[in-house]
Amino acid sequence: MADLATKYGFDDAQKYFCAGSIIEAGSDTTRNQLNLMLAAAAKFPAWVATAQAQLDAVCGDAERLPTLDDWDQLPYIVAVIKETLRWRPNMTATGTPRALIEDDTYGDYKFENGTVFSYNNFGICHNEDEFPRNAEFLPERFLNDDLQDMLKGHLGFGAGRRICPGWHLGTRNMFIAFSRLLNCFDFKEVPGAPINDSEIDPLAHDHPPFQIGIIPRSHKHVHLIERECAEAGQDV
Ligand code: HEM
Repeated sequence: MADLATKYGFDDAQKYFCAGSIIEAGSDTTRNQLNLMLAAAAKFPAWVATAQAQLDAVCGDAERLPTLDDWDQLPYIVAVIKETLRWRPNMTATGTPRALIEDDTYGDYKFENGTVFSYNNFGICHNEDEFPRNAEFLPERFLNDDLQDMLKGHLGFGAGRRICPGWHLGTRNMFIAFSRLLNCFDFKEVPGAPINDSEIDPLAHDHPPFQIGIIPRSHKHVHLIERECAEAGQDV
């Protein structure tokens, strides 16, 4: 990025803006998508058991954590990523707006330069004809020939020329976080505090967006976590 800044003659403010944009665009989005996956795990535990069966087949009974090298062996986790992006598109329910830079027409309609367009992101991703039982979290719906096309079947990374340029990194970040959490923990709603998955605030920074019970799957998983943390040089 430093090379590009030099090439295009950016001043300091422009450099900071670019660096800040990448940090902001790449961190909060992933954090929020992770929250949504956890909410789905607590509310629809059936799919979690399927994910854990596949994780156990690949990583053994708490023998190791999944890594990026396991991507091809964990298609269900890839489907979970896509279903998370479909079920609750975290950026905007009404898509990312675009403005015309010149007058345009569509059929008999005429639009002036500056007209703003957007799309019904939530409505498209919850179209019952395309996504039966659309309100439910069903990763199975993505276990098809397009599974590895991470941009197909949802609009979680936006659309068109300005689609998220960080989608490749974003999906890999989600793969590591999702697969490791699902490998080690079960998730439950807290009695008396049901998760309202229609109103999970993506901008909640000063308080948890919902309450959730996170329970290690077994003593072996606790030992695995402790071992991994020790290896990473951290205290648990
Ligand atoms: C779960 C992860 C992520 C999600 C859900 C996500 C989602 C989005 C969405 C919906 C947009 C708007 C696209 C549009 O206008 O059509 C966007 C833009 C952007 N994203 Fe991401 N993103 C993620 C991760 C990342 C990462 C890891 C990076 C970089 C390290 C990144 C960098 C950007 C940038 C720079 C833009 C602005 C692009 C532009 O306006 O031309 N994103 N992202």
